[in-house]
Amino acid sequence: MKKRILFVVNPISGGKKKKGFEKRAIADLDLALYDARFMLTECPGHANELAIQAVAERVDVVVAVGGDGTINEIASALNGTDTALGIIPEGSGNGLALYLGIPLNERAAIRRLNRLEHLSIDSGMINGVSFFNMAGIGFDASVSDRFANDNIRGPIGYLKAVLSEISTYKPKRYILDIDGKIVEREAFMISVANSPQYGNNAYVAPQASVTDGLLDVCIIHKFPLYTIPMMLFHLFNKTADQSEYVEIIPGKRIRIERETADAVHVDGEPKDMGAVLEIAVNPNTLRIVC
Ligand SMILES: Nc1ncnc2c1ncn2[C@@H]1O[C@H](COP(=O)(O)OP(=O)(O)OP(=O)(O)O)[C@@H](O)[C@H]1O
Repeated sequence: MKKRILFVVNPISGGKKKKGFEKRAIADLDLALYDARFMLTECPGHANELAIQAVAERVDVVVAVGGDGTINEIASALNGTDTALGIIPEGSGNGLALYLGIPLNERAAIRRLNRLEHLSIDSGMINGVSFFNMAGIGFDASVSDRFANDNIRGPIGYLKAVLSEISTYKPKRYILDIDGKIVEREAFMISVANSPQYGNNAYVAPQASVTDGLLDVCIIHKFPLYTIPMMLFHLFNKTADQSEYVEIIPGKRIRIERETADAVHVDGEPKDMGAVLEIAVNPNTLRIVC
């Protein structure tokens, strides 16, 4: 029996046009294995609706053709079901795909679906919203908020958002309860990592794993601006855990109290959430073809 596969294509992710994607996918997909359908997303939230419908129709694989935001919308619908996620990385950061070793080359990523190999990964939940790569507060949430409201996507747009935010951003106070351990910190940002990387091979939590049943809470302390080159060196050399400004505490249940309600980023997409954040890991919930 052929497997039913649905490609959900985000036409704006990564600033890349996806014109002709269907034709290219058909050329490389093993059509003896798969019965393929293609849908374009029309607005934010649409990928989630299409994936919910695909689960109801017992589709075998739903492929996110986009970045971590598109993956999040689809994976949130597939989480805890038998329908597996596929990924064709066409985003700006592609954090989860890069970590899983899914090729950035479109043809290679499509051909990889033909191997039919599966991995079961953990998911995170923050105030009732699922995440699969990373959630964060503080500086990176402000950056994703700015990035979402900007018209330049891709790595250039992201760099522009970082540079505009970094000169004005002030660290904030947080009270964290990580599996019962209470820590109070002033932090520049806090990332709660399922996978080790944020995207673009920036490793904020080098020891994190999507199959360890844990989330890594990465507290980035206030750092002098002259240390930015060193911080970037650590980030791109998988040594962030060796920086004196980075503290990483793994945990299963995490509560974070902030000074006020503020933005949170969930797999890079900004959401408004209250001052208190309740976070938990759900082990082995999402099947991925990779
Ligand atoms: N047709 C559309 N028009 C406008 N926005 C859309 C459309 N379809 C999906 N979106 C939204 O596009 C946003 C960005 O998608 P995605 O995160 O996949 O790309 P990215 O931000 O460029 O990549 P990454 O998350 O890897 O950095 C998501 O919030 C999604 O809801």
